[in-house]
Amino acid sequence: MANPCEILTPDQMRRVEDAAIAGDATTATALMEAAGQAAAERIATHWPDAENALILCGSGNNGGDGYVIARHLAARGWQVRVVALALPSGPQAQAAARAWGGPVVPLGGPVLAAGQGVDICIDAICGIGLNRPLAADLAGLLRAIAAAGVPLVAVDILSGLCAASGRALGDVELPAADLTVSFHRPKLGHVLAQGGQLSGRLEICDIRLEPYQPAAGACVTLAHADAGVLKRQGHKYSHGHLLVLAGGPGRGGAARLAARGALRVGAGLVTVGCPADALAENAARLDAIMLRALPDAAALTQMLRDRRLNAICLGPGLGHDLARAMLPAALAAGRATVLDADALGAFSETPDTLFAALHDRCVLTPHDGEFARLFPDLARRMDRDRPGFSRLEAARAAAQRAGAVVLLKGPDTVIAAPDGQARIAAATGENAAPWLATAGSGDVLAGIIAGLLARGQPPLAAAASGAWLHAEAARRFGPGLIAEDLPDQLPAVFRGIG
Ligand SMILES: NC(=O)C1=CN([C@@H]2O[C@H](COP(=O)(O)OP(=O)(O)OC[C@H]3O[C@@H](n4cnc5c(N)ncnc54)[C@H](O)[C@@H]3O)[C@@H](O)[C@H]2O)[C@@H](O)CC1
Ligand SMILES: [K+]
Repeated sequence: MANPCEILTPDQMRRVEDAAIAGDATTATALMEAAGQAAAERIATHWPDAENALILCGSGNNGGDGYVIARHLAARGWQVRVVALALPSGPQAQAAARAWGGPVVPLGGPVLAAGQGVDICIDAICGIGLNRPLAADLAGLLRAIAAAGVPLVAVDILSGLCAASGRALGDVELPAADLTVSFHRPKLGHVLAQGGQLSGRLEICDIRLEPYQPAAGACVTLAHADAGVLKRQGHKYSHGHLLVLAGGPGRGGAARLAARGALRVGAGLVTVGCPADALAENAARLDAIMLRALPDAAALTQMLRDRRLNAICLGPGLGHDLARAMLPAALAAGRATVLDADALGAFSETPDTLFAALHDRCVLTPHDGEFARLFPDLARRMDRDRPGFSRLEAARAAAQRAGAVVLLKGPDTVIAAPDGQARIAAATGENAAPWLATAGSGDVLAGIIAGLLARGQPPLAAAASGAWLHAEAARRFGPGLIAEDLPDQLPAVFRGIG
């Protein structure tokens, strides 16, 4: 999938379509024909030896796409069995059903038996118009077909999966599609929550719609690393100087991991600042990274008089007491700052104190637990209003409240800025890294983002590139990964984005 790539909500997709039709650029019938034809081509390309398809058509335009696919596959010589779950309701779907002209059978007992003789099952039950949970018998049918080893192709999006949130509507268990063929742009439901895994391979077909220009505050794209920006060479001072605050004796591992991540993304200089009694321990384990004793907030304020010190990483291994003591001085200096781990945990009881101190060059990197303690109402809404209030919406609301970029970690890491711009670093497809859930991995991520801030990247870009680089490093390393491996994998990642 091309990067950067806009990811649309179902409403935005409808607006694109409406604008194209209103502007006489196309017609609803032409769009459905283009969608169905493109889907049939993809299916035939992926399964060149298949010749027998079962197509499940719903009552809306997703079902209409199904009839168009039926016609194109039949024209290629395939045996096509179309099952109509309900009569087509709209004019385009009705026209597509008429143009198909072949037999249509209603859903019933024989369908399962019919499913046994088919090479491919095509799910055109419903797409972005899903408005109720998929019925249990239909979900069961899809599961049975997938369990029988018949490849499942979802048209636009797997039926039952909410295109806005990537969660299944209701309490139904959906099987994963092998292939999802969608149109114009990916939708949020393909990458958020379960969407990545349930969509299988995602292919986006061009159906000749005009490029969509979302308002700045509505724009969501996939996180990616801007290779041009990252590769620019220069003197080490022109690449910034990052201060990573570390905790007392025995707690420095997290800060050292962060510092190493920062150095590997090209921060010019990295200094670890720690209490005096932790100096010896850190000195024994650091080479390219400088070390300074920072006994208290006054010493920190003094150190930050050096304007070349342009970014701060605050939290990994710091301890709650030290985080509370150092945070005001760190933030008062107005430097680009990553707040992670203890810098978030220390304010679970008093999030407003934290929010009051933040400024617009801050990036917060909570995992779900830290997020729920800082933004309990948003976490409850995510649970209660599922699937309407997605992780993306929660991160956006949090960023607005905090006045800072919020990166909510998870298999679908979402990153939002206070103005509503957002990025998704989905753990699917080309950049999947399920083994990132290893101790210390978050510390490296905080350091990578802080290093990119030191290099002068704006907060949203630093968080998005950092999340991508981190996941890509893990993907390249593969199973067996521990956090220490992540920074050392970064040079190979940079070579790869040449
Ligand atoms: N937006 C676009 O630009 C295009 C849309 N197309 C297709 O049109 C679809 C959207 O069409 P519609 O707005 O008609 O909506 P859908 O066809 O996605 O879904 C709505 C229909 O499905 C039924 N339905 C809703 N939930 C259901 C459930 N749980 N179980 C069974 N039936 C259910 C509804 O009663 C309604 O008839 C897209 O997903 C895509 O496949 C394409 O034809 C081409 C272009
Ligand atoms: K579908």
